[in-house]
Amino acid sequence: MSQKTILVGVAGASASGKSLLAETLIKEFASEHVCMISEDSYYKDQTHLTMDERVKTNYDHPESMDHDLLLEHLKMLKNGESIEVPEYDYSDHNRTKNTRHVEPAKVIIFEGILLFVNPAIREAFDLRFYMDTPLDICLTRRLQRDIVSRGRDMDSVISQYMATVRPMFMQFIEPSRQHADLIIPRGGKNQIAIDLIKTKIHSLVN
Ligand SMILES: Nc1ncnc2c1ncn2[C@@H]1O[C@H](COP(=O)(O)OP(=O)(O)O)[C@@H](O)[C@H]1O
Ligand SMILES: O=c1ccn([C@@H]2O[C@H](COP(=O)(O)O)[C@@H](O)[C@H]2O)c(=O)[nH]1
Repeated sequence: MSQKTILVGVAGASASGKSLLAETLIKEFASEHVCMISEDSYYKDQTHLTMDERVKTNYDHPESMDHDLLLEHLKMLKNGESIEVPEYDYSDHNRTKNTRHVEPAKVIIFEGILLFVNPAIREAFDLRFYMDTPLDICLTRRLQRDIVSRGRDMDSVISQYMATVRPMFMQFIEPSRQHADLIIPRGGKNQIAIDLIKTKIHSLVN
């Protein structure tokens, strides 16, 4: 593909609405080539650990991510090369054996909690957005989502939140907002923000 791929990064707290914003943008660009990749796909392989050990991993610390592979993939997409994105299973706390083939589309939206922490990764994005959603709303949404879709119970979500999710948000994620081009309040249903982002992406693509 000769056309340049526009790489968009959406960061913010867990359950702040990053995926919803990305999915909404994809729908709005219906006829064009836009796709989404989650940073969660780049959690390190944990096959060598037992399930009891995997449960104890700090999934909100940058060390839990294979950011080297993510950076390599960002560079490959920019060079017009396709990538094989690992598939992640939250219930198993591990990568599966499958990958997703992703072609260098016109626009690729990456969403993830730690995307703006590593300087080389954040600089690879043409546009950077940060979801500014209050933490109590994020926790409520995360409780519902993790129990319904990620094989978790209330006690495990709350104890993980207190032990790692909130402290790592304070240490790494919240400070990374300073690197965003645009801070988005009211989550993934903020239609004015969505319209502004669409206009900017259109101007970069054309
Ligand atoms: N503005 C919103 N209003 C209502 N529910 C929302 C809103 N934004 C996100 N959600 C819901 O909250 C949950 C977490 O949102 P999601 O986009 O998956 O967060 P993230 O990708 O940041 O972890 C999902 O179930 C989603 O549908
Ligand atoms: O095995 C895992 C992997 C990740 N998590 C949690 O997921 C969130 C990040 O995903 P979002 O979609 O942005 O919420 C992160 O806060 C991890 O704590 C997990 O619990 N288990």
